[in-house]
Amino acid sequence: NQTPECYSYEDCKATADWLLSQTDIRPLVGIVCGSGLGGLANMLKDQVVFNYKDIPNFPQSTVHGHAGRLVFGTLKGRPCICMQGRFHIYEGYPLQKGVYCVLGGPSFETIAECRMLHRMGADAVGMSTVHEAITARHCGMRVFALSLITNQAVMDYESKEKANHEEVLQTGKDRAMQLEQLVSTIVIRIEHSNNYA
Ligand SMILES: O=P(O)(O)O[C@H]1O[C@H](CO)[C@@H](O)[C@H]1O
Ligand SMILES: Nc1nc2[nH]cnc2c(=O)[nH]1
Repeated sequence: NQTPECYSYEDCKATADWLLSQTDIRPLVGIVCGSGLGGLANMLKDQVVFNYKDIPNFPQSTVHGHAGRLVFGTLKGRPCICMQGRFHIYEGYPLQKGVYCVLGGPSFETIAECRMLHRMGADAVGMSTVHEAITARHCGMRVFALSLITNQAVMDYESKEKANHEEVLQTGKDRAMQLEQLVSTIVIRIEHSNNYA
């Protein structure tokens, strides 16, 4: 069995760009259909269907009863996308999540600290965000936190790399447009869902 890969941002973008080029449908809602529930996708009208195996950088369904198809279409007139088949950790797929660990800063972690945090289950380390989230929750706000991963933690004593603020600023610059797009889209959707609450 081939071990499923972790997909990079560039891989996911290539997948998204490919899908966007294959259909004009721009889904408002995404539905992940589990065992026995793939029939929901058959309710979609004006379907555009892709087998997972034909989508670049896409995992494959291995579970009995999961068709392994991505179905675009409309449900009650609203553009939707259904995954006929999902992916599980038990299939060997890594969780697409990360544990963000916060330290006080302002210094970056030593190699020993990075190794320790990694062993403890941390995937990313920062010196902000958590404090803000805790304070905001304390004030009763709903919180959506977003962190740009700007640099690789240095784990190897032989490495010549060192975490540094210049790299952090450069990655921030490189991703600024995407972040601006993402955050403004999220803001629009928050207003939209509040209007309909
Ligand atoms: O400045 P922010 O956006 O918090 O981002 C990060 O950049 C600095 C480290 O390079 C730290 O301040 C860290 O929190
Ligand atoms: N603690 C910590 N915060 C960061 N913020 C941006 N990069 C880093 C990093 O490598 N470590």
